[in-house]
Amino acid sequence: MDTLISIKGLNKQYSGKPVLDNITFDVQQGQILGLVGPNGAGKTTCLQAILGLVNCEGSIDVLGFDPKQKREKMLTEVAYIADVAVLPKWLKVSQALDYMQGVHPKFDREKALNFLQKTNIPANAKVKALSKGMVTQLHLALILAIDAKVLILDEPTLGLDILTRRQFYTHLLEDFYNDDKCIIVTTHQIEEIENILTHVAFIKDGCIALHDSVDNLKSRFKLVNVARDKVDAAKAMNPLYTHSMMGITTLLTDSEQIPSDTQLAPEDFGDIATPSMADIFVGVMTQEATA
Ligand SMILES: Nc1ncnc2c1ncn2[C@@H]1O[C@H](COP(=O)(O)OP(=O)(O)OP(=O)(O)O)[C@@H](O)[C@H]1O
Repeated sequence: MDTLISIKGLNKQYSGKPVLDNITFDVQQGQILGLVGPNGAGKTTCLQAILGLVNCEGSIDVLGFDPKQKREKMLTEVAYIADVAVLPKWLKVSQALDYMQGVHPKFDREKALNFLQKTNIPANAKVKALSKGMVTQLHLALILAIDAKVLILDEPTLGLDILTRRQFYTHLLEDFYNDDKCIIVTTHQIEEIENILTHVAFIKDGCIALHDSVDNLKSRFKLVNVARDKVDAAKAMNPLYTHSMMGITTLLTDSEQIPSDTQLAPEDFGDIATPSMADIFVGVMTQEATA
């Protein structure tokens, strides 16, 4: 699989405060990477750097282009959905298609129209008359018609109801995604999209705290339900968090953090379950506080 995005040693400061701190990761063909972090962690700044919209130290390569030097060429193959406010309110749907046809060499109007036919968006409607969900669908129609290799999504479903959010990701998988492409998506709602992600990167205070494939994370981390009399012994496994409810204590363990001299393994303590990405996210984000 080819590497489509390569980021090395990315640093960015605002007013002397580090916002991105030595960010390094690659995204390969076929990957859907969830960039997940709390408010202010640096997600949007990282995406803006990939799009060549902010100056940073370090190197970024997107499809062989440096986004700062070759932004125009890069954007023939890279698409971006920020949030629903980006399309001008006065624009008609048909004018949005005209505009894209005029500026984008790869824009396929038929493809956009075919997608719009599946929605209830009228071609003569103005953006201001569309609901948030409809504007997001219009965005998606424009993106699908470009057939970009790299898609960058910054909280694309913010403010949409759950049905519209699910519909958005279904269309994304069915009408856009294939093994040749990659997607980076930031979200606060990882539990909703974790089943479509192939990889996750957790970002905390501008640093990548964890980056791996979903499959690896599922085998590396375990949720262990521990009986009360074994809780103290189980803490020798250095759990990322310990949560007690109704007499049952649940520990999140990371096989890479279990000390090598620990005699007992998670399976010696009780029932084991595979954590969700949201469980692991909470564990990684709160680890220092509970350590
Ligand atoms: N143009 C700017 N000028 C000054 N500070 C900025 C600017 N843009 C972002 N920041 C700061 O950089 C930090 C990271 O912001 P960023 O928007 O990248 O975070 P985020 O993870 O996307 O947050 P959220 O989830 O709330 O959207 C924040 O502390 C923010 O205040």
